[in-house]
Amino acid sequence: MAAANSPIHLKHTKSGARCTIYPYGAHLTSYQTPSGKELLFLSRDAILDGSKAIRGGIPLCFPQFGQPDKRMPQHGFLRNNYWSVVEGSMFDDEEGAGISLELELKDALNARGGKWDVDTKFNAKCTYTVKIGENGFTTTIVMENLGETSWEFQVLLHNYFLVHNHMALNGEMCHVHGFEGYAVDDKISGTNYIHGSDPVTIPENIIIDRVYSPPKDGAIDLHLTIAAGPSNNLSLSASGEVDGVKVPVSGVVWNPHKENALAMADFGDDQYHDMICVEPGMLSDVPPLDGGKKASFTQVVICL
Ligand SMILES: O=P(O)(O)OC[C@H]1O[C@H](O)[C@H](O)[C@@H](O)[C@@H]1O
Repeated sequence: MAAANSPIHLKHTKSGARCTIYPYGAHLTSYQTPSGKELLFLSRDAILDGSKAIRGGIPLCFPQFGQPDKRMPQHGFLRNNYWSVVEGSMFDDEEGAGISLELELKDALNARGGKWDVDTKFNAKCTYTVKIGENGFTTTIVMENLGETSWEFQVLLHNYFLVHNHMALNGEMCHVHGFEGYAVDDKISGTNYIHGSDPVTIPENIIIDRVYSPPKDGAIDLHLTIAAGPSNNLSLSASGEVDGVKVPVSGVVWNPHKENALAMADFGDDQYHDMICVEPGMLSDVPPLDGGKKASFTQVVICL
């Protein structure tokens, strides 16, 4: 019998692009271009047996990002539960290949807490769709309120991008453009400021852990370009809506640096040189989702 967390491998026949998804967390751990270039970082010490959230790839964060509600685990419960493949959802056509997985709240056995504990009045279903093509991938998460009680939520796609040639701390080779004018909440220094026109780079000596929120009268969707080492340039666009109404998209940039890398058992001690997390999410000014309604959040990652 196949192990419960046997990976699903997809190939887009026409282009040769490939990806790998684990049912535990509906976790995309690899996307490779037709020429074999990997875009996602997966820790060499990642635990893949369904006993812990996978370190790397794209963990899904919902109904909270971080731990604003301390009674609920950090980043919520999606990354700690087994998802089911939606029957008949797998496809492989001219344009791309893909699959959808779903998780209903009643089947989310792990990592619940706070208002979302097992006795909650809330009800929900999440459906996650991954599509791959010649130049990149698209991931979409749809949240559905199956109950009558409205709920508040945050959602975020916690991308770990692979930085080629160990150059994550080299600002010339690894940087993010597109946060000009965004309000920064720097969780490490505890400061708040408006980001200028410089690209975001990982500081040499310290963890970077920052939330970038769009200006109130500015961009709703997020559009970034990411240099992830020599000749590995990506564009990332993300947009979201709640019951048909667009919601502003924030972005988080994180790298654990040496100290935090050493503290994480499932992260290689030196691998902070090999990754940058650039994570789009609906984090603030998200209206509650009413019974019977849907919210959705999509990102498109393209290899430039
Ligand atoms: O260790 P995890 O729970 O997976 O979280 C990893 C990281 O996720 C985000 O990027 C947060 O901003 C960080 O504060 C956190 O350390």
